[in-house]
Parts: sequence; structure tokens; C-alpha cells
Amino acid sequence: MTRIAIIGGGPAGYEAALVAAQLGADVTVIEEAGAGGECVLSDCIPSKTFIASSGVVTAARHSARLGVSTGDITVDASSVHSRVKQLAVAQSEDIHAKLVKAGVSFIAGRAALAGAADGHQHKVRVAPAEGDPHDIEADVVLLATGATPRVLRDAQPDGERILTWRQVYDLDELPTKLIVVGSGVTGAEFAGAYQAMGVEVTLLSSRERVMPHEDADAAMAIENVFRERGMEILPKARAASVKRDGDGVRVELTDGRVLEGSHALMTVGSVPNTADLGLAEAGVDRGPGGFITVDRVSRTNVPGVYAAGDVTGVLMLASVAAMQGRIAMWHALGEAVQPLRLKKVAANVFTDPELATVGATQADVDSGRVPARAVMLPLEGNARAKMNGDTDGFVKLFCRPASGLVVGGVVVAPRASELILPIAMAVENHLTVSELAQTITIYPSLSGSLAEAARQLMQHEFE
Ligand SMILES: Cc1cc2nc3c(=O)[nH]c(=O)nc-3n(C[C@H](O)[C@H](O)[C@H](O)COP(=O)(O)OP(=O)(O)OC[C@H]3O[C@@H](n4cnc5c(N)ncnc54)[C@H](O)[C@@H]3O)c2cc1C
Ligand SMILES: NC(=O)c1ccc[n+]([C@@H]2O[C@H](COP(=O)([O-])OP(=O)(O)OC[C@H]3O[C@@H](n4cnc5c(N)ncnc54)[C@H](O)[C@@H]3O)[C@@H](O)[C@H]2O)c1
Repeated sequence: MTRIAIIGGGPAGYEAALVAAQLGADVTVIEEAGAGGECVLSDCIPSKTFIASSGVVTAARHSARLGVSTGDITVDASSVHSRVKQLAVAQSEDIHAKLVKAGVSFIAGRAALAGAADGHQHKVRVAPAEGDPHDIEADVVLLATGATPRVLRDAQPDGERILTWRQVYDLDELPTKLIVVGSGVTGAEFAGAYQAMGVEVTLLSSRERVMPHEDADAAMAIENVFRERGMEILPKARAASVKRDGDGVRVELTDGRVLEGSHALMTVGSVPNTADLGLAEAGVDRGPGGFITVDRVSRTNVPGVYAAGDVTGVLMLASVAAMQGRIAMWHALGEAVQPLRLKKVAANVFTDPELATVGATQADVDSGRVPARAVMLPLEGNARAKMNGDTDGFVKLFCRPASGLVVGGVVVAPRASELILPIAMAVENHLTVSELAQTITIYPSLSGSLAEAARQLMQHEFE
């Protein structure tokens, strides 16, 4: 029986463990924080639970537009935070139970590679939360240790006023004036959620616009909604330092500007968890930013040692982490396996409205990397969007110029995370715009705009 040791029990680690157990391997997962990892306990699940509460506030605030008055809206921060924490713990317990049921040995504690491999044998040093440190032997090791919020030298989080996204749920009350430092996906999601909850928010964007890695039209659409709702967004604003100042914070920008707020939320990216993992001693290579270098079947340079998830920095999404972990196990256990394909990964930003993408991007098309035609339809023309009072957003579809094959799309809309699936399926299954257009959609529905975009792209074929 192949012995597999998995260090880290987030989506990369636990999904790998389930696949390996299903294939009859002897699997041990060593995890420090709890089953499900930081994804479940402090990052993805808690932030989306928090955002679910903020969405209720937004709906209530906008209800008057639909002729419904709800009276005063109050947010009880401790109830919101305890719901966030309870849901995360419950999810972690579910995952733990699933692992145990699958026959996986789960050790709460830390682990590291214990030196170079002896032939095909790897040693993993385990420091359990309870009990004595010991070594276990494994034929295959998966490193799935995730990443940690990046800390700027002059902006040390104190857990009270200067916060990482993992610390916000410990506050007794919501901030009164929050400065969000960093406008990547994490910064944008939290800035939007806090603003919805009635917090005065200033969002610092080190670039020209928020979410510089996302579709420019989509990011600008979200930025416009944020501004309309009263958020202050400072472009080209890079924080040089964030200091505690009495009952508040003082943020100094690199251009000398100074901002004051009640709290600062640091969302300036993540660094891989590779410290004390024994990588150098075991000869495992790391690349730029310290991320573990892997190929498309999750192999490191050391035979028998795989890595998956945020610690590889490939694409920091739970879905990708899970797939990298599964691929590692399929490969290690001799199953037929398709190398990781990043071009077809659907992703979603949980702002209001949401921003979902899949496949080719506008940047691919503009640069000529992907020859494609595009159509963008604002939701202002969609009957259902008008009824719901949700017209901020659009759908955008890309297809091959001659064949009409759907190669990608962008949706900015309420629940774009659900609306992206038809485009993702079209991209995955090589459907054409004609095939998409000939699908009868619900009337009235937001998905009707997808079919309409496809119809418009069909028309171009004949021009
Ligand atoms: C605020 C936020 C929101 C996000 N929202 C989404 C989202 O909506 N959708 C999405 O797809 N992705 C989202 N992501 C990204 C997603 O959370 C990560 O891509 C995912 O957590 C990666 O999984 P992982 O298994 O690599 O790492 P993790 O989930 O971080 O798990 C790794 C685990 O390894 C443990 N560990 C580290 N070192 C050791 C050691 N030496 N021994 C034992 N255990 C160790 C850690 O404690 C951790 O629990 C979000 C990220 C952030 C920051
Ligand atoms: N919904 C989701 O799926 C979701 C949610 C959150 C995060 N994630 C993933 O996590 C990964 C990381 O995203 P992220 O937003 O945490 O990090 P990021 O690295 O993408 O963004 C951090 C931003 O902070 C800026 N920054 C850095 N130093 C700064 C300073 N001193 N002052 C002002 N700005 C500064 C950077 O320029 C960058 O734009 C992404 O790959 C993302 O997809 C996914």
C-alpha cells in the first residue's frame, strides 16, 4: 500500500487525501489549524459568510426603490462575527468527519520534511499538538501548506486597529472609518462588504484602478458602483506606513499624503508558508516570491514530493488548489491524469455586483494572443435586471472570429458566480455562439443576456 503524507489540510490537502484514500492509499494528513485549512477557517468561507450578511443590508437599503420600506437597519457585529466563526468551525468539522470516514489519519499539529529522501523513502517530522514529536515514513509527500497575509515592515497588524483579514471577526464592533490598504480581490471584497454595512470606507489602490488583474471594464463597473455608494477610492495610493494613533490609525502614503481612520485593513497579498518546512535540506526548489516550483501535474523537482495550492502560487483559488491536489494524487498513484489547465478556470469576485470570468480575457484579445470577437451587453437592457433594480453590470462574450467557438466571457451581475456556468460549459465543451444562442433561456432572466450576446456574435459571422 502506498504511504502518503500530506502536510496541510486545506482544499489542496484534503481533496488530495480523499482521492488518495479512494484509490486505496494509506493516507496521513498533518494540519495545524484544523481540517479545511485557512480556506475554511479564516479566508474564503468566513469572508463569504460575512459578505452574505452585507448582502442582506444592501438589499434592505435598496428595498425602497422597489416600494418596500424596512425601517432602520442595524448590524450587530458580534452576531455577524459569531455566525461567521460558527459556520467556519462547522464546515471544518464536516471536512474532518469526511476524511475520517474515508479512512484518512488526521493529525492535528505541524510537520516538515526531515532531510533528503533515502531512495524512494521520505521522512516527515511530525510535531503533534498533543504528544511527542516523531517521524513518519512516506512513499509520497504532498506539500499543501498554503499562504499567510503579507505584512509590510512599517504596518504591523496589532489585531485591534491594524488588522489582517483573518483578525476582523474578533472585533466587538464594526469600524467607524476603515482604510483598506490594497485593492486586489481581497481588498475589493472587504471594502464593498464594510461599506454595505454602513462603515465609511477608504480604499487605497496602488494602481490606476481597483483589481488591476481583472477585466478592466468589469473592475471599472465595480469601482463606479463603489463610488456611487459613497466609497472613497484613492488611485495610485501606496501605503508607506500604518501606525496606531490613540484610538485610531494613521496611514502615510509614499507620496506624503496622510490619512486617518478608526481601523486599517491590510489586504496587500499573501506569502507562501514555507518556513521550517525543511525544503532546503530536502532539496525542494522554490521560485520567485518563495513559492514552491511545480509542473502541471504538481511535481516538485524532488521525485515523490508534490506540492499543491497557494504554497505554489500557481493561481490562488480554492478550486485550483483542490484540483492541483487531486492531480498530484492521481499522478502519484499511477492513474491517467490530465495536466492542470488554467485557461478554463472560472473565478468570481464576491463584490456587489459580483464579477465572474472564465477563459480568454480582454487582455488576451487586445494583445492578439487570442484572436476573438467580442460583444458586451449592459444589464440596463435586460428586463429581469430592471425589475430587480439591479442594472449595474454587463455580460461580455468572446468567440473565435471564423468558427464562432466560445473562448471566454465576463459577467458583472448579482450572482455572477452562478451565471458564469453556461459560458464555462461552452468553453469547456467547445460550443459555438450559434449553439449557445439556440438554447432557449428563461424569460425574463439575466441568463437571457448571455444568449442575446451569443446571437449578436452570430450576426457578426455574416457581416
Ligand atoms: C480573504 C480571502 C478570500 C478568498 N475567497 C476565495 C473564494 O471565494 N473562492 C476561492 O476559490 N478562493 C478564495 N480564496 C483563496 C483560497 O482561500 C485559497 O486559494 C485556498 O485557501 C488555498 O488552499 P490551500 O489548501 O493551498 O491552503 P490553505 O487553505 O491555506 O490550507 C493550508 C493549511 O496548511 C496549514 N499548514 C501550514 N504549514 C503547516 C505545517 N508545517 N504543518 C501542518 N500544517 C501546516 C495551514 O495552517 C493551513 O491550514 C480566498 C482567499 C482569501 C485570502
Ligand atoms: N473570490 C475569490 O476567489 C478570492 C477572494 C480573495 C482572494 N482571492 C485570491 O487570492 C489571491 C490574492 O489576492 P489578494 O487581493 O489578497 O492579493 P493581491 O496580491 O492580488 O493584491 C494585493 C494588492 O495590494 C497592493 N499593494 C501592495 N502593497 C501595497 C501598499 N503598500 N499600499 C497599497 N497597496 C498595496 C498590490 O499592488 C495589489 O494590487 C488572488 O489570486 C485572488 O484570486 C480570491
